[in-house]
Amino acid sequence: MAVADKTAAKRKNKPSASSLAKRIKTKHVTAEDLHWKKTAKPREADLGTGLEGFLDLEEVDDVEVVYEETENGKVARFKVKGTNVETEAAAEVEEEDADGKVGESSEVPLEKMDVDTFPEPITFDTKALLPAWDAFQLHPQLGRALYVKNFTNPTPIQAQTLPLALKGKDVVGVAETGSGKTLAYGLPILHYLLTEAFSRPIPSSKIRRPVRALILAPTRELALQVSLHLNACLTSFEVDSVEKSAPAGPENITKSTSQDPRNKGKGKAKAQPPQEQDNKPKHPPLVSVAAIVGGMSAQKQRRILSRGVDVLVATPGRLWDIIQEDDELATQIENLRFLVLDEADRMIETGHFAELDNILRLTLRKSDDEVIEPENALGVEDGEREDSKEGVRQGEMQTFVFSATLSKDLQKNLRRRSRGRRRNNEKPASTLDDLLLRLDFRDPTPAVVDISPAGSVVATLTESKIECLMTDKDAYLYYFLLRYPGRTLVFLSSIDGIRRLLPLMELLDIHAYPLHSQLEQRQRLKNLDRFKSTPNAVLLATDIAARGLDIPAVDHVVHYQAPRTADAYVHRNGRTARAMRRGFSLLMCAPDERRVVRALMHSLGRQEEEIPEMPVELYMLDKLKARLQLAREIDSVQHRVKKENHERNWLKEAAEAMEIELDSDLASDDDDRSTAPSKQKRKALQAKTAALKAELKAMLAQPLVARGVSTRYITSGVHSIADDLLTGEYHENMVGLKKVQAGTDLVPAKARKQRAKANARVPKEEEQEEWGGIKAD
Ligand SMILES: Nc1ncnc2c1ncn2[C@@H]1O[C@H](COP(=O)(O)OP(=O)(O)OP(=O)(O)O)[C@@H](O)[C@H]1O
Repeated sequence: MAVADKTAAKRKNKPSASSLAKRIKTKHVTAEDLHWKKTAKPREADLGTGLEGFLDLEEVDDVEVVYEETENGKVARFKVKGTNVETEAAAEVEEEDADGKVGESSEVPLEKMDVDTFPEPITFDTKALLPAWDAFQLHPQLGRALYVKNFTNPTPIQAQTLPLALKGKDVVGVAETGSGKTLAYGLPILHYLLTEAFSRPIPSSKIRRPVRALILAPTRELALQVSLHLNACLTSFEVDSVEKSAPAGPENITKSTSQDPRNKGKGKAKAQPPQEQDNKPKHPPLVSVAAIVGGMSAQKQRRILSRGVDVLVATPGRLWDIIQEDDELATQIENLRFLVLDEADRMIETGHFAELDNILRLTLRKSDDEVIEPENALGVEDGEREDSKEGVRQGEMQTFVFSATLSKDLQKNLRRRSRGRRRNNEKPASTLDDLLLRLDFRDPTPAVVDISPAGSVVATLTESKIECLMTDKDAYLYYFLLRYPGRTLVFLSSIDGIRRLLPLMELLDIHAYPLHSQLEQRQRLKNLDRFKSTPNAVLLATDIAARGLDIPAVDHVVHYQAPRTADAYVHRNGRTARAMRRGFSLLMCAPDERRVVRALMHSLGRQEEEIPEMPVELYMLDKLKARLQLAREIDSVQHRVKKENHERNWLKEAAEAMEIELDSDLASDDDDRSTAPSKQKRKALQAKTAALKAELKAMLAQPLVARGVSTRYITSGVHSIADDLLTGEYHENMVGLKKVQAGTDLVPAKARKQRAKANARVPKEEEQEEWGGIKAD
């Protein structure tokens, strides 16, 4: 629960009077000791029920909440039906924080339990069902998860890094966006932890298990996504829900999970949510993954950590805040088994470098005795050393660094450096260089796997551009959104830009949602969810959405403003064309952005001219400009009304606070005589807004018809609509233009130039002929 009042915990089985009578022992436990488990957010959660924007929701079974007045204030007692004895849990209702969450109690924890119970093994026939994964010998649970997800083959980065990581090497992985890097580092970690967990007794929920793997990600959304992604690999495996020791085969796997895409619509038995499958004693998950990010309540964080997290996914800022107050966590970070930097190059840009650096310091080896000097470490040329030969020593920390963009120079430096501690005379070439040199790779020769494509262009991505004036960008964007409907992610370089564009989009009936750092975390997640679930929506985002976000089926990426760096261009584009899907990107380039675009293309080893132009029907564009003009006017009037109201309210509040009387014309809405001028003004503005809105509504209702197209006689005109209707290419938004996917009608830059040249030549020749003709006469 994120965390709605714990006292609102769902109660399923109220203990009966007879069962209470059977109670043989009473234990006092904290709310933290209850077996909270994740539950789906109700559909109505987004409909003003007060649950909007919750990160997640948890419930607890078999608990009755009873309030009692005591001399220390109001106390909630949680009556719990335990596994072997019935217990009564009591937790004081501490002061609720601003979000209505209950604070922590300091009751005595339950004793350990089930120390002698080993988890029953899981089986999966990888050889038969997932032959392409068999060579890696992953834990059967992971085989199940991959099978359920239908990931029949490893992606290239997974195929290349898994053998290295599984044999204990440190890995720096560079591969294109959307190529499955999360599992490339996630699978080796989960494999290790699962293998370990299945070879020891089930741990007690009351022991705080140490964090074994730390994954650092630059943004909250990315951290939450990574945590979800890895958790999905463990979903069907929690001791309660997995069909243990069942013979491997599709039937067994599909029964034990509700997420199998192959299940959909194939019968009730296969779609059981795991938590409803049985009532066996509840154990903590054998391997747990959790995210800790900014915007999350401190109480929730503490609860996550106190339960025991094996894989902690975190943003550096929030993690450092917690570490400073939690010595136990600091010690755990010093003894990690895995450290991952996802999107390392981005982390040093976000202003969290200091926190990141502090965290990394904890992961350094403590004494020089622990450092084994590699033979001939310095001066080794690339390729001379075989990466696969070395690795970390048994139990030592393995480090994985992944990104779609790590410069070749940096990779070279990494290969060449001795490792671990920076040498005195060693000067980092960049901040990222600096960061990587601070990492204490235990492996004397970290493996560098770079399979990023030339120019960093993903094969399934179609790029395009529009050269236009800055002032025309709104119109071109509007044109694009109507011309090529779909899920479009628009990147702007400033929050102000998003704030300006959003009301215009709304007035023009476009479903647009904002995403930027000044929104509350719950609003950010809510907007992301809405964008994900609306097929024809627009997300107006700053570069916080540029890295790592895996939003299914983003059809288009639009660079409303040119990105400032080549990396930003690559990562923004990477939000589409993921996992071998098609994608399209449009770069809007104003004259004063040409220089930046040229430079960023150059640093990608490409020419600006390589990017083809997107064709635009100028006749349509003009019509859209008229709509936009009206929308802007409405927005400006609305803005004036808002501003007036705001100023008025502010004055009133300030006067009240200072206990002074305002001038009579500002004082009251009720006094008709004194407030007449401002009231009249407000009324006039409101009337103007209404009239303009009516005008815009009428305009939007008018179909946009291409030049030379007749809507009255659909078989006539330059372009026959009837043909489009017959071929299925009829465009509902722009009648007379063919309905095609973005990118299928691009004008290659060279062809465009040649055409422009030819066009430029033709009139000249005609003029000459004419001239010559006259001469000849
Ligand atoms: N072996 C696989 N087969 C099919 N799909 C996969 C496989 N591995 C991962 N995927 C899917 O590919 C998508 C992209 O994966 P992921 O987010 O890990 O990419 P990434 O390389 O980290 O991208 P970015 O650089 O943008 O962060 C995800 O939806 C993931 O579920």
